[in-house]
Amino acid sequence: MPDEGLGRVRPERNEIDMNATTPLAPFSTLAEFREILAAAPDCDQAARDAAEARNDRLTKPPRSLGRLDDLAIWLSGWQGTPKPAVDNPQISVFAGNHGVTQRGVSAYPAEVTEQMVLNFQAGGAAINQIARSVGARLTVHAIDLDRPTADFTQGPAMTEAECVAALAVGWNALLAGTDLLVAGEMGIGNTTAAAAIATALFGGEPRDWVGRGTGVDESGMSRKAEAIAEGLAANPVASEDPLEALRCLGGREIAAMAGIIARARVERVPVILDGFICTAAAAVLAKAVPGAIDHAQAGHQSAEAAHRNMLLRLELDPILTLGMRLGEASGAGVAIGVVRAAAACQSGMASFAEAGVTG
Ligand SMILES: Cc1cc2ncn([C@H]3O[C@H](COP(=O)(O)O)[C@@H](O)[C@H]3O)c2cc1C
Ligand SMILES: O=C(O)c1cccnc1
Repeated sequence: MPDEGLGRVRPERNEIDMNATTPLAPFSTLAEFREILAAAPDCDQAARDAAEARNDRLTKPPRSLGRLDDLAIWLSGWQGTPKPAVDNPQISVFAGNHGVTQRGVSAYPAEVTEQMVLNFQAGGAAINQIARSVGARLTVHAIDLDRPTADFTQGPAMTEAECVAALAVGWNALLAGTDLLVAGEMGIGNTTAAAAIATALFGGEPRDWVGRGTGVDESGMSRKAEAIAEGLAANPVASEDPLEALRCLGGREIAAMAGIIARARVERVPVILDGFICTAAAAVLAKAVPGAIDHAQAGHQSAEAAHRNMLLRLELDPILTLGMRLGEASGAGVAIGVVRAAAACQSGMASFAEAGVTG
């Protein structure tokens, strides 16, 4: 990874795709995408069983590493080995623009999305520093930033072709050799899109799912809830089909996160989810296909108010709770260090027999 000597690490230039065109993918409709996801193999149960047996023999009271033991066994199942490793973690950040920003739903203007992509490129964002600190390869994918999605209060945010193209950007972004994947996002207005998806998937009132995002005040919260109510009324199909919720209410970066998380499921690559928007992308998959996010752990619980509720609905237990509310894959990026420690203990510790310790 190039280092500018300023303590900054930027992604390789050719990994910043400022104007992605439709890449090839094995699906050309949402129905085909769902079928491929539904056919994904489960984890390697034999490797998981072997990992549990190995874990019980390591020089510690049984399960005394708590969540680390759980993470190690989970990793083992998806990596297909009782000795898992986090040698080659990948962080991919997807960026998209949202038509719903014209409803005054963010504390920042839409042009910040592209400006932040340039900041990622220059190595100046939080995620650049976090990726470096955990030794992760960072890729950034700006998806049609000059073509915001349609304002979902007026009709579907995306056509099926647009949604499929964004899914394909994510699908094709998984790098060979990645042993742990983190997906994240940049898109001004996307806490409103994610809250709209959550309302469609889980029900309840828009108010239950909106939060302050980049820091809107009470009237901003009301504008978010109103936009979501109008979006649900304008897109009735969104409440009936999870992938339609993604298409009608989501955005390109949310679809791309869903695409790479799905690809990881098919390739049996373990995933750490980031905050509110990333979890909404995962929720679409979980609702579309049972078991679709069995390969994923929640990296953290965001300070975005409704994230806790979304994690509860998905039966996900966050690894960290640090009061973060940034996105960009930042919370999940930090959690890579925890997951790596879990893998190191599972794979590197001596057994009672090896160490001559009385068990
Ligand atoms: C400078 C800046 C950097 C960011 N990095 C992530 N986000 C986060 O904030 C946005 C969502 O919040 P909302 O729905 O309120 O617009 C997303 O881009 C998300 O990634 C940022 C936001 C800003 C302003
Ligand atoms: O939870 C997140 O990831 C989040 C929260 C607020 C703004 N952007 C991202």
